[in-house]
Amino acid sequence: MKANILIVDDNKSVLSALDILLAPQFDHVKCFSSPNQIVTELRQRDYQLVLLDMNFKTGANTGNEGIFWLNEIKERSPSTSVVLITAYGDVELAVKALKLGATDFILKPWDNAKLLATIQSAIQLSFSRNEVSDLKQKEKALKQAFNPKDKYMIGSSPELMAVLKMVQKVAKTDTNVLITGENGTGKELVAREIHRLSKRNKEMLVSVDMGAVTETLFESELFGHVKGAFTDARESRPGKFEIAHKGTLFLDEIGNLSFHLQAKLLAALQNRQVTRIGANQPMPIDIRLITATNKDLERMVGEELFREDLLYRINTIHIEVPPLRVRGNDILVLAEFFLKKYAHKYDKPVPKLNQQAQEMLLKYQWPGNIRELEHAIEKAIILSDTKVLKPDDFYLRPAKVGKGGAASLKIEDMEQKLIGKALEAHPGNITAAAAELGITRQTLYNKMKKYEFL
Ligand SMILES: Nc1ncnc2c1ncn2[C@@H]1O[C@H](COP(=O)(O)OP(=O)(O)OP(=O)(O)O)[C@@H](O)[C@H]1O
Repeated sequence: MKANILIVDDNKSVLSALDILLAPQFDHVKCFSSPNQIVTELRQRDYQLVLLDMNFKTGANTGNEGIFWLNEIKERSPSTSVVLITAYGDVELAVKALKLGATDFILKPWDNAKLLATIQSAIQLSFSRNEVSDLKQKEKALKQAFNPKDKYMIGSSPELMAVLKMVQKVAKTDTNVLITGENGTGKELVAREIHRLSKRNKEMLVSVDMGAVTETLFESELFGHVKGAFTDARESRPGKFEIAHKGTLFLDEIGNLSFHLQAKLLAALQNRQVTRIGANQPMPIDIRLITATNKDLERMVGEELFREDLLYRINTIHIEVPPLRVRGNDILVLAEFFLKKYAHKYDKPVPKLNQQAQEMLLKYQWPGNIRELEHAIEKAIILSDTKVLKPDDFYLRPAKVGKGGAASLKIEDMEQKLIGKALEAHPGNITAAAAELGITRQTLYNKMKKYEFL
């Protein structure tokens, strides 16, 4: 049977009798005559069962030491079953131990067939506990996946319709999809829509923000770990790949992944299997991969910042989500939607937009796209108490209103846009923004005055 058993008893003849009986039948049987080694051993391996003596000191029969070690085991490894060995058959002690989490009790001298049956069911119980713990992890991820962000895409512009048509086509297939577009354009929503319309929709879409995964946590987060693989790994945990098995894995901000980690990701995608840290068995993984980025990955490949082989693996289908400023009337449709949403949230009547406010929203460049529009509307609802919203009720940076209307290509407009982006990327840090733009602080100040950022 595939199981790891730890036997702890200070009576050497008991140890060797149990070893002779169990070693041929189970994967790994380890014997210790002192309980002091239990903690170290539990850190190193996943044990399904500990057979534990109740009385370690000669002559002691209170069972207190056994109870102490039972607690230690349960605290460190909740899924491990503990079966206690005692020569005294003390019922009260047995009840106490069972209440504290022992799975069963055996009396010395034992009957081999009965002992084996007890051991097998204790091991089964441990496996089920582990399954439950894995399911709980899945459930947690599921709850996160079904957050309020899970809603349909609003808008009717030809630009958005083209995206949705593409979404419908690729959703039926299992191909990898790369979604690009500026921040806040709805890339994650597109990913969710593909999953929702796919045959994998009974399973989960598991989303990972690659920009937020640290170098050290990358492997554990994506591939999982077994107990004891590193300090703090008190329980075995599945990685996002495993949780997404049979469903969709959405890797957001893929362009932020370091070159070194890109190789690890590529290996998992190529082999279609992952190995939890500390485990020796790889697990086959069946996922549809969707990635997203606001970066130009082709350019990054040219600059040797992104692996070409990884790009070819992830971009079988490429969907570009257009910025809000080119989606025309969608701006007003979305504005209406957010007006209703936030009026409801803040318990206010739904206001209307007057003509000038509508024109202003249509002309604005929306560098933060739909996310920025949503925040602008929420702020207007919170701060105003009128039934009709005017331009003054919105707190948009005037410098960002495109003089030439949407998608202007005038050099001045582009410069103004770049400055806006740099300031947004480095809030409150003019030096960093100037460095990113490749100009001096003073030049940046002058330009900020010119474009009314100050
Ligand atoms: N068409 C749409 N209809 C309704 N809400 C939308 C639409 N597109 C985007 N949103 C909303 O705008 C916000 C930003 O969308 P999302 O997170 O999908 O953008 P993103 O492109 O993935 O952003 P980032 O690049 O910053 O991760 C979300 O709150 C989302 O629900």
